[in-house]
Amino acid sequence: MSRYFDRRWFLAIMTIVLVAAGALCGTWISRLVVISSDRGQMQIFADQLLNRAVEVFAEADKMLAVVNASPHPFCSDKEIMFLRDMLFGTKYLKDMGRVRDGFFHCSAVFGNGKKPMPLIKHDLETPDGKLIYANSRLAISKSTAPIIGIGNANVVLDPAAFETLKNPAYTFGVMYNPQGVSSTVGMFGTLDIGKTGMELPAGAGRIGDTVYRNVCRNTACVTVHAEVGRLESSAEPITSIITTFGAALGGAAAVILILLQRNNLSLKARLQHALSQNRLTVEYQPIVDVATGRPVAAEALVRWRENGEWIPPDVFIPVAEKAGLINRLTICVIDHVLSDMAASLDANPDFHISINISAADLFDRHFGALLALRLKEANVANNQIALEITERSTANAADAKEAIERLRSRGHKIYIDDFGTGYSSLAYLGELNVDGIKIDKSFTQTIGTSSVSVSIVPQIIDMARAHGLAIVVEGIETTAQRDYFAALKPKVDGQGWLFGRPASAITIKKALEPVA
Ligand SMILES: Nc1nc2c(ncn2[C@@H]2O[C@H](COP(=O)(O)O[C@H]3[C@@H](O)[C@H](n4cnc5c(=O)[nH]c(N)nc54)O[C@@H]3COP(=O)(O)O)[C@@H](O)[C@H]2O)c(=O)[nH]1
Repeated sequence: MSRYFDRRWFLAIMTIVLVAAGALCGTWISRLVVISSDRGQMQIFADQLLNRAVEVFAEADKMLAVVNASPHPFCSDKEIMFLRDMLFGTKYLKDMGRVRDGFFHCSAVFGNGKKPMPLIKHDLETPDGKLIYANSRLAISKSTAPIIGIGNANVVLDPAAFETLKNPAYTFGVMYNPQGVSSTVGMFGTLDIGKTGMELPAGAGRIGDTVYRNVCRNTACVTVHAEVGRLESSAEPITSIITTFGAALGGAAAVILILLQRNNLSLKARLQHALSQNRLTVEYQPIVDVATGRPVAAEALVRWRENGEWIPPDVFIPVAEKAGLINRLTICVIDHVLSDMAASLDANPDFHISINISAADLFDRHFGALLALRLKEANVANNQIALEITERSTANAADAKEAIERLRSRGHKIYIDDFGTGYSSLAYLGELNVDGIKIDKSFTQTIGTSSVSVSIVPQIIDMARAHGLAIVVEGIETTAQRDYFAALKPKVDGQGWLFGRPASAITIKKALEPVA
């Protein structure tokens, strides 16, 4: 994908996608935030309604008892006066009346009618004989109101009992819910909940585009609803801010990606430039017979210094591999090695230089011939240049085996570098027919520690020998590590800071000079 990063259309599409994704995430998050923060408000509102409902129904119950216990003759003038007195002291009642044998006879507001009126059908009768009317047309006016009756009394509840609590963000219903009755009677509210039978899933929740909260206490139940769309539009400023923030984050992610990629691209361009100007150099790290300390080889390690800054191979080698520059880089290293070391190699025929090659070199059919040509021109024997490949390069066994064979047939020894950090087994490497392994420094560093993997090192060494593989131990830094490997028979070779850090060709050449 990185090759698309220098195309404008790709950058534009990627930026648009990231900005849109950020905006969508922002909108989604803001909606969740709005709904969950509203839950608290909704709970407060539901509790206010429930407290009021409990008060209203308790007052109705109290006054029904008072009317039924009236000390005056039924519907006498004295009783009407008594009812009016009582009504005046109530908060949520509009009338209190007297009923008998299915007829309404008189009330505080209506007075004493000449002719009793038949009672309409109630919506619910409770086990204790209470008759509940959800919203009855009143005999005394054209308006409607909830009515509760028991014995020879009934009370008309104020339809505006919840008016002062109304909140435009919510719709609600208040229901009468006597004990022992499964059905409720909807008596107040802005919600169309029907007269009876409203089912109340407990607590709070969401059904489709509606969020709700249901609460009950004593004989009262309340349901509060809010439309999600309405909540969202009421929280529009916050939603816009979070959406914009999400889009900005998406945009920032796009910018960061582009900058990172540009940085990589510029590293690629700089490396290309350094290669064309032959500004890469090579250092050599000795590989010694651990038992004697005698140098038997050296590893060539590429170096790149630019504007006073060393850029580590770990950083630019992957860039070179991705950008298709690695073959040029390897040839550049080979040229340095030959110009630095040809004479020393000629003078020390048992000494060799190890060069790191990448998968692209290994599988390049012309690489072996190109290397041979350069070695011939420099008068260096092929067997004095060993090649190090990584386990990763050998993932495709058939191709790797063929490529390794091509190079070995020209006289080069092949080593598996950083052995143990990949997934290949020694049996697999035996099949590949490599000459040796370089045990990764992470294993070496377990020697002399209590780490459990210390036990793996002798196993690796035993198995490598069983497969006829030469062994180089990397990363020997301490005398304890050296002593451990020096004691092994047959001998192993080693490399590490204890024997010498990577240094200029002069240093390694000096080490090869015969001791006077
Ligand atoms: N394809 C190519 N890869 C190359 C080339 N030159 C180097 N490399 C690879 O880059 C990786 C990093 O190399 P470098 O930073 O040079 O590090 C090497 C040594 O400095 C380091 N080392 C050696 N001894 C010790 C030690 O005792 N302790 C310790 N902590 N580090 C030590 O190890 C690196 C050499 O490792 P290896 O190659 O595995 O033997 C590295 O993977 C190089 O392979 C190149 O020209 N081409």
